[in-house]
Amino acid sequence: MIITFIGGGNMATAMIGGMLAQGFSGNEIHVVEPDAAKRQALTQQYGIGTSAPSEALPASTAILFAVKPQQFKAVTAEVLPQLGNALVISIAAGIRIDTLSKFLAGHQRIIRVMPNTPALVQAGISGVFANESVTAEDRALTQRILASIGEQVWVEDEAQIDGITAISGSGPAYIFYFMEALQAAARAQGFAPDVAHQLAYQTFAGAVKLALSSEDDAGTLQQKVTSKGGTTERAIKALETSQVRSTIIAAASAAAARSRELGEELGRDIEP
Ligand SMILES: NC(=O)C1=CN([C@@H]2O[C@H](COP(=O)(O)OP(=O)(O)OC[C@H]3O[C@@H](n4cnc5c(N)ncnc54)[C@H](O)[C@@H]3O)[C@@H](O)[C@H]2O)C=CC1
Ligand SMILES: O=C(O)[C@@H]1CCC=N1
Repeated sequence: MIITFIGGGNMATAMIGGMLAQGFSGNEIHVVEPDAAKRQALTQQYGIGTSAPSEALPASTAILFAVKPQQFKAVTAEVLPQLGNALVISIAAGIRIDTLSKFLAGHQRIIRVMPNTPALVQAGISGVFANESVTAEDRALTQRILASIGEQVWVEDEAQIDGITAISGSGPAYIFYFMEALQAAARAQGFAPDVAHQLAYQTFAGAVKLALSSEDDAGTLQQKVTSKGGTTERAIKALETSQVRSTIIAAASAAAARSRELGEELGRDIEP
């Protein structure tokens, strides 16, 4: 069995790192990537086969598209002559299965996945939608790939992938944004960069570990930190005054809207 990644960028690398750590072998994974430096890094770090887009693909059980949505039209045209009846898995934001199928001359065996970068440390979560043309084996292979990089949520309605993209696909960036801001706050309190980093990161790690192991929900845990008339209360009030909570909800909504918009843009891009 060979799973061929088309595109060896950030998300592909995260998935490959997780897959190799969880039982896939190097000779089951191949990457097509135009950037020679990235090809070399993938081979050196993971011992997997790589090739440039102009070269022949290995006979592949599944072809996993991991290029930017804007690159899809050109990339699918390159891959199409060698696609055969392989299972196609796409991780691209926004691109709907019907659009992908049209780019691939009516190919039907397609599964859409929205992973996230914590896949690299097997702590990812992926949303998955499969159309009716995929086989039980296709689903099982996809489940195995995704199980190797974290958790998975299968949806019955493809439109829900836009919501998953907005929450868990883009979500790590929101968390890193908050971590960076907390670090900046520590710097503003006069701490050296290394101490600011330690304070912010360990606070995140500790809070997440507590939340995952606690029977209390996040709201209750927040209240348990917040003493009446104390320091946290003052900070939460400042967050509420700046409408941070509703801004987070609006930010995710903007991401979902962009996912739908990408779908529309790419859908219009198909030759009549
Ligand atoms: N980065 C993330 O957190 C997530 C990304 N995604 C999706 O994954 C896809 C890839 O995103 P990233 O990895 O972040 O982008 P990236 O830019 O890091 O990777 C894309 C790779 O495709 C390569 N490429 C360009 N032309 C090619 C061709 N003709 N043949 C083969 N490879 C080619 C590029 O050189 C690059 O290495 C996107 O569609 C994105 O929506 C999905 C979930 C999360
Ligand atoms: O920003 C993006 O478009 C991709 C999809 C989800 C995370 N990164």
